[in-house]
Amino acid sequence: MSFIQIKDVSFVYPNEFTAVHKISASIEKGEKLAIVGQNGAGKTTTVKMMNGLLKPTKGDIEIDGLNTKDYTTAQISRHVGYVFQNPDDQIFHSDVYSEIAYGPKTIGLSDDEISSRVYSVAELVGIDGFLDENPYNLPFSTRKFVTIACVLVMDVDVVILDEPTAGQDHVGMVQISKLIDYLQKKNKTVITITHDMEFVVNNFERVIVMANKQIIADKNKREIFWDNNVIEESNIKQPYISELANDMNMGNRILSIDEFVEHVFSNKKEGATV
Ligand SMILES: Nc1ncnc2c1ncn2[C@@H]1O[C@H](COP(=O)(O)OP(=O)(O)OP(=O)(O)O)[C@@H](O)[C@H]1O
Repeated sequence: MSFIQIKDVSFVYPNEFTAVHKISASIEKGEKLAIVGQNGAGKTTTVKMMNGLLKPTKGDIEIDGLNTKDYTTAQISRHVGYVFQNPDDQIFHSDVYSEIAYGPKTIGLSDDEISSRVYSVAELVGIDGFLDENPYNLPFSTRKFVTIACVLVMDVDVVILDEPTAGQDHVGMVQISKLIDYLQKKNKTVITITHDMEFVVNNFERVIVMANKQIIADKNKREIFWDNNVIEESNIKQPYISELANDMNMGNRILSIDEFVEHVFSNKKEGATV
């Protein structure tokens, strides 16, 4: 049985709006994947159901055999951590240390254990110099790392990142990529919602595409980004280099600059024009 099982799940908000309709997927321990799709496709609703913030209206989600309907959000979130799209929806303490320490305190860890965990995750995400600061005096991009630290400090099995690259500069992007690699090495499952297709290509193999409340594709990134039907139906963008290769009729399912250059040079050797 897979670590996360999403079984024929639908979700209807209290105002009777259906945000997710009959989706199914299986995700393994230690796997990393990206969820993409246009605004309103149902991505955030789906991941909020994975960490128990929302419970499916129909169908079931099981995390390591636990049906989220049978447990409180607090219980599920000990296994699945969700980093909100907007850090300001998550932060409520007046200093970074207390913000990160809050989760471990609620589960009754000792002060020494809490302190050791807080310093270690703060260093990991590069915010150890800001532990005494008010989070709201820090830039948005740094506040996002504060919220990532709040999830990592709980040592959860599954880390869900909602739009982690939004508002990040190149240094922040590199930091997030390194973090994903680190989590994978620790056999954590990493699920990322993103509109940043270059980030997807550089960090993930498996991609789930959502459109109109449903999962319309769940496969390897190369198959996704070179499937015209999926691109059209979901309104996602191909990575820039793939778009260029497409416009130049290269027909080689290119996803990276390296692949593009290799294709151009190998064709030159053979005497072709591209
Ligand atoms: N609390 C709510 N009550 C009613 N409708 C909601 C609520 N939250 C979200 N929705 C609606 O559900 C649909 C799916 O929203 P969701 O946030 O899951 O989409 P998304 O794919 O994550 O979009 P985005 O990329 O903009 O974050 C949207 O039409 C949204 O307006």
